[in-house]
Amino acid sequence: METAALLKKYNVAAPRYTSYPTVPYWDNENFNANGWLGSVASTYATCREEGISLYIHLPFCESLCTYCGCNTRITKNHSVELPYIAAVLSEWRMYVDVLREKPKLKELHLGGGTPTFFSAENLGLLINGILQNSTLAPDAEFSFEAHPANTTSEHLTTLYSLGFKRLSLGIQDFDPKVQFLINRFQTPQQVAVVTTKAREIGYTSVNFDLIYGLPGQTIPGLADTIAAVIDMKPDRIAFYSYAHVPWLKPGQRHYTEKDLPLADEKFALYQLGRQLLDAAGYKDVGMDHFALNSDSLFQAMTEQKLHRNFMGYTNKHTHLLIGLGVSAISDSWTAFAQNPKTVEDYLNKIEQGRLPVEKGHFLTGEDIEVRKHILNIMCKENTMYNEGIPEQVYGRLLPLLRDKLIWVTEKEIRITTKGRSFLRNVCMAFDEKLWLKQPKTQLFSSSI
Ligand SMILES: C=Cc1c2[nH]c(c1C)Cc1[nH]c(c(CCC(=O)O)c1C)Cc1[nH]c(c(C)c1CCC(=O)O)Cc1[nH]c(c(C)c1C=C)C2
Ligand SMILES: C[C@H]1O[C@@H](n2cnc3c(N)ncnc32)[C@H](O)[C@@H]1O
Ligand code: MET
Ligand code: SF4
Repeated sequence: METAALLKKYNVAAPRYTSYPTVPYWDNENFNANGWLGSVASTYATCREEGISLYIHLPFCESLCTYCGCNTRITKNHSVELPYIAAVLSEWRMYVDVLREKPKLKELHLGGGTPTFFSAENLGLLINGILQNSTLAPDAEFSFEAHPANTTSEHLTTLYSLGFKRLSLGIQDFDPKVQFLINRFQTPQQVAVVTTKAREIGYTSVNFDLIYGLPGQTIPGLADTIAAVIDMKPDRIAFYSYAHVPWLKPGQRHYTEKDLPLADEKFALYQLGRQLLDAAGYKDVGMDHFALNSDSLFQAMTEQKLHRNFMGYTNKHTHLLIGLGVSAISDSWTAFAQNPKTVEDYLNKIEQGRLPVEKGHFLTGEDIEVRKHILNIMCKENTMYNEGIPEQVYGRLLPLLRDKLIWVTEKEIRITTKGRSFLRNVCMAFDEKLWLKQPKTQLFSSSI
């Protein structure tokens, strides 16, 4: 089948599979905080030597980028910083109490929102507060997300001195017409200054985030953006498909659907991006992510050691991820939990001395099996059923097989080169919950 026809056929609403079950399918009714803490304690017992992952969500931004799909709070009032930090540190102490010792950190990521909204000094208070109640794995990896327009030398030096070696800069697109439509501004010069400074200080990995499918985006405009990006030689590049979900993110109504590229135009943008990145030495490592072959993520992929969690792809796989802060999701491998989505609800829970988990899911044996297959497809591009591929799954895979997006043997499913652009569609074949109950309204963004 022609690419254009494949696109039409497979461009359906599809989850991004940062978790299985996906958030809309969690069984929140049967979830409770005590059971959650029980699962944290028992998983911790299996990984305390190796270490755990910590994610801290810092939701504040000074202005709203209208395309944004993240959980944010827009404010120019910086007095929000200290109370928020105090709450996050209280939440961390609640977990440390449950673990009954200072846990070993293998991975720490600051996401947002905009971590660099906070002053360098306040970020120092936050990280020192966390470190007082933890120990460090020898290979610990600390990373943060940074906005090029407000990241200062002070941010970079302070965080480096606390152990951060990786940062990720939001770029999205350099085209002024696109930037105007998405209300987000930064020049290549600003990005170059932050990148050069970070490398001088000693940061070993710089990631840039780009998006295709944004309003007003054109082939020549994206080619210019990617040329400017390649010039700065980031170690990693995330090249995301724009997720248009205006029913969840009303900011996306600031432009109209007429401003958005059509499905085949969006795929042309994606193909252009892939080609230019490939020609510049960036190899794809799982869905949306590219890395130079000198980067540890690329090496993890070739060694089949890649893992995917709510923070994206990682080579530091742990079975326990604790998420602190507003809307943060935690993962004990046998359960998920999510914090309240508004700053007020989060701070209130903490003030009452309660663990602020609001929603969650305890995984059944079947959930864990499905989860493993989806992770295998996302991270290794193949998966195995020792007992043979179940008939139902096979049936759902047939159209993908006929279109040569996968090949299968009796026990194994493998993604073809052509299939790499359709990973979300392949994962849907394993998603028992989705087939059991098809959504009545659109929950997910389109897969391409
Ligand atoms: C830094 C910001 C984050 C981005 N994604 C996440 C964070 C913290 C994590 C995340 N993304 C989604 C979920 C829900 C869980 C799931 O469905 O598996 C979580 C915890 C899914 C999601 N991401 C975006 C949307 C619109 C959705 C929901 C619907 C869907 O699955 O399509 C948009 C989006 N946010 C981020 C990215 C990179 C992205 C799209 C490429 C950042
Ligand atoms: C953390 C990263 O998430 C990406 N991001 C944020 N919102 C969206 C969206 N609606 N669609 C695709 N990617 C998005 C940006 O690239 C940001 O830098
Ligand atoms: N807020 C930062 C930016 O937009 C980091 C990525 S988006 C969560 O640049
Ligand atoms: S893209 Fe980054 S800076 Fe823009 S609103 Fe979203 S989190 Fe904030």
